[in-house]
Amino acid sequence: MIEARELTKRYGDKTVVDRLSFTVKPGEVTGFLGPNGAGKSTTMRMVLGLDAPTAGEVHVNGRSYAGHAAPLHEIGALLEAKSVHPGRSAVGHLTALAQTHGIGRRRVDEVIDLAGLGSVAHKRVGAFSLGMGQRLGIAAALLGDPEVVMLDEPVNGLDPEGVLWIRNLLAQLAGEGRAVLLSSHLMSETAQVADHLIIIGRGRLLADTSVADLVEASLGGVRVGTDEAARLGPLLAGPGVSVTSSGDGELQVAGLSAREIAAVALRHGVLVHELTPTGVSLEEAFMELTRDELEYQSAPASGRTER
Ligand SMILES: Nc1ncnc2c1ncn2[C@@H]1O[C@H](COP(=O)(O)OP(=O)(O)OP(=O)(O)O)[C@@H](O)[C@H]1O
Repeated sequence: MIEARELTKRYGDKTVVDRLSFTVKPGEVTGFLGPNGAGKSTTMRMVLGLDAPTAGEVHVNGRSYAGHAAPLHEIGALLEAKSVHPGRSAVGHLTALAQTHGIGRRRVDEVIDLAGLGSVAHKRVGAFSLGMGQRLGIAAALLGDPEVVMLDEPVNGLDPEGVLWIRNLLAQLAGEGRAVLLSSHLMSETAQVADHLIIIGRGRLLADTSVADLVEASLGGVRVGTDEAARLGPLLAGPGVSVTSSGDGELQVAGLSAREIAAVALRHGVLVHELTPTGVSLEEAFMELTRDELEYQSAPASGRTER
């Protein structure tokens, strides 16, 4: 289990992680989502004691990372930056790591098999492809048979077979009762494997929700086609209703049924030529959540009316 309480990191006057509280529970895959620069890697580095929090705290299995005598048995992590000696073989690298914790050679062979690295176990790590490097990183993370597994963007650069392998592995690890935290900036990919989502933007918690709840919340909405979008939009807007102008002569309305929209349009004499119930994709739900929290924002592609 990972428990963050009011976790905060400031660099100079910039707050990169802002009073973040969350729990990563055993038996679940928790997706850690946020746009680039949201503070995911910084948070994960604080979990591992690689960065000190400016305020707040984060515990792994009840105590800080540094408070564990044999941390590899508590949490296995794959962070983006790799620190593997290129001249070493996969076996050599894992054996050296195993020795720091008195882990035997048998476990090294087990994780090599688990990661599908059997055929390249004695090859120089420097000659590994990106996918093989990721597999080696995951083998290293699992070496201590940890209760918590934390992976930063593990599918980055992997081919479809590698992505599927990681998905199955994560589900298996959670099925064994481990707490799994997986960071990504891709909602659709994460939703396929995660049970729970922690979404952050500019270091702040935006959502802490099950995938099922988010799917339910993102259902619904009506696409409205009209030549008088600019007039109809404000007429529809109200408490609990959001109206987005998604293009020329088109509105996306959430919080009103097609029938209610038709009634408003009729009352005000606005001609409507399309009323299509739609569901937003999880990707859209994610973009909606993080829209105001992007560190690098591009110019909006469409206008928006909301009240
Ligand atoms: N050592 C540092 N000194 C100053 N600023 C830093 C430092 N490390 C990270 N930052 C800043 O903190 C912010 C969050 O970075 P972080 O890498 O944690 O985000 P992220 O969510 O992992 O993003 P990405 O998906 O791009 O990896 C960024 O604005 C980054 O520039």
